[in-house]
Amino acid sequence: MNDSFQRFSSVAKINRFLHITGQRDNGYHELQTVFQFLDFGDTLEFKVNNSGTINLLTPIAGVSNSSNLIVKAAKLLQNKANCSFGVEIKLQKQLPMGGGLGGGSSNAATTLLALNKLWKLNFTTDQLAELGISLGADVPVFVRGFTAFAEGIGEHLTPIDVDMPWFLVTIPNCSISTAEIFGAEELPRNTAKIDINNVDMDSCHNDCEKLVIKRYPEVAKLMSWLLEYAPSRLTGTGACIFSSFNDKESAVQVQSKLPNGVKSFVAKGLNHSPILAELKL
Ligand SMILES: C[C@@](CO)(OP(=O)(O)O)[C@H](O)COP(=O)(O)OP(=O)(O)OC[C@H]1O[C@@H](n2ccc(N)nc2=O)[C@H](O)[C@@H]1O
Ligand SMILES: Nc1ncnc2c1ncn2[C@@H]1O[C@H](COP(=O)(O)OP(=O)(O)O)[C@@H](O)[C@H]1O
Repeated sequence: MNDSFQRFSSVAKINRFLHITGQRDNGYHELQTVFQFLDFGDTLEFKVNNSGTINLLTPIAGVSNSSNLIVKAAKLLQNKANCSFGVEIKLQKQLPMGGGLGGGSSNAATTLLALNKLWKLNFTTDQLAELGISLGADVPVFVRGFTAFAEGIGEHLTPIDVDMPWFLVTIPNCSISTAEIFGAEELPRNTAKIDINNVDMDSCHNDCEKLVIKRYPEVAKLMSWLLEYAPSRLTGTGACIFSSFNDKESAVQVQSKLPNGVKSFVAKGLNHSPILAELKL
């Protein structure tokens, strides 16, 4: 057993667009979206133990360890495999919570993938993705690690290669609940389905954007500022906005002009999550 901590990345995703094409009887929404990874995110470190305890050494303020998706993912895997190993976990959080960057889902997926390797469980990617969906709709895409066109409630994933712009991601000073946005009566729910072979990012949109802009003045203000400089769109159900640039320098330049107090980062869009390579090491 390796008795030092081993480090794995847990990157962000953006939804390059998010179309809501219907709603199921159980209230869940039918979506079409492209998930793209960014080369920016959290880091998780794992040290396996023999005692069977699962211990997150770096709690997140406002999230109890028992409801932290990292701990939930580790326990789920341990139970499923009837595994006697435990683990000490450290998290370095960089991603805002409730920002539409999928930080919680990404942390859960990294935990499943890393512990599958470190506990030598040999679950297949399909099995881990299946386990992951019980933790959150976005966990499977992070488990699979490829940029994907998603349909259904986000679980039918087809790999797709998309352009890899540089993004300025801005973080409005508010957290938006996914359930709140999906629960809103005025949310559009009937965008026509598009064909995966004919995806034009520019003519796509985010169906949550108008509603979020209406309800959250912080997002409205920032969006209109950013649109003066670059094409900009909401990710997921918000609150973060990504603005696209051809090169890093242009993104950094606009970042340097942001109104005082607006948090942000610059990152490149990827077609594969870095964790795929890390798992092979
Ligand atoms: C729509 C996306 C796009 O990435 O939004 P973001 O959360 O990233 O902003 C996600 O798929 C969200 O996934 P996730 O945040 O894991 O959602 P969950 O916890 O599974 O669901 C939160 C709540 O949102 C609603 N929900 C979620 C997904 C979906 N396709 N239809 C829904 O109606 C349900 O009411 C559910 O109780
Ligand atoms: N490890 C975790 N990282 C982030 N959020 C977590 C984690 N565990 C549980 N959560 C909960 O999940 C919620 C959604 O977080 P996150 O996935 O980062 O947002 P989003 O889906 O909007 O990108 C948070 O508000 C938090 O209460």
